[in-house]
Amino acid sequence: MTARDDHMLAAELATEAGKRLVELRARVGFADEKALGDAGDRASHRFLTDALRRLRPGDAVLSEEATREERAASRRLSADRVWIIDPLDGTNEFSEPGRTDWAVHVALWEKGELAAGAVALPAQGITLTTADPPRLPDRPSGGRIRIAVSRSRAPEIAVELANMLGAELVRIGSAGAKIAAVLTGEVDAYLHAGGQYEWDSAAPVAVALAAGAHASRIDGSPLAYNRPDPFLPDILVSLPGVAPMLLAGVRDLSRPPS
Ligand SMILES: Nc1ncnc2c1ncn2[C@@H]1O[C@H](COP(=O)(O)O)[C@@H](OP(=O)(O)O)[C@H]1O
Ligand SMILES: [Mg+2]
Repeated sequence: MTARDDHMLAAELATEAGKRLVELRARVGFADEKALGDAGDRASHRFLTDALRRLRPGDAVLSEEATREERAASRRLSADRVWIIDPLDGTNEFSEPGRTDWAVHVALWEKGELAAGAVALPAQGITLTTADPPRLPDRPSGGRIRIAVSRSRAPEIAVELANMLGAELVRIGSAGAKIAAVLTGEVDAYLHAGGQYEWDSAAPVAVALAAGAHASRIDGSPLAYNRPDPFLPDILVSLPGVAPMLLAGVRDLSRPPS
């Protein structure tokens, strides 16, 4: 098994899971949005975990859709290789007709680092992958900074930062779709705070780092994966040129009033 195989496998699994989700969405329809989202989460989790069990039987898996007991399982905590997957990121957007901001995340964590990853955006027909990291766009200097935030829970710190920097907030669903929007140049940054889990960011962060983008906690410290508690509440991903300004802004806003 070569490293190259892991990059390709992540991309192939994310793309195939995404195709199946597109078919399921067309077949089930939007009459009951909750039922559609649940069916998508379940079917994609089943497909990805079955495939990984077959193709990488020695590796552990951490999935959003696993049970609490499975997620806490000590097997992944003593394993050298753990696949961290979000079978359907942006379940709410998947369940809304016409929306394309939902994703499938497949990442491989190996001995403390993200080693491979892929983010499929099935309704946009693209898969971003560490097998062939995207070329980052050149950011024109001086333009207004665009920061992607959650559609439903834009964090207060992002609103304050945008006010401070005169930046524009762009509401997009799914962490994977927002990080993809950074890598394709639709926005300059993605900022989230207030709650999230490792599976929401592992795969898109693997691709972002491979492409040369900035990815960290919002205090600038590194993002760490496969910890006993997979809660990873805040994140900043950006084009490298704007990261120092955004981190300095967050630092200023987080300082207790003197
Ligand atoms: N405060 C919070 N607590 C837990 N998860 C959160 C969260 N805010 C966002 N997320 C998760 O992050 C992903 C992107 O959210 P958003 O589109 O609002 O930015 C979603 O993943 P899922 O769709 O996989 O559940 C969502 O559940
Ligand atoms: Mg998610």
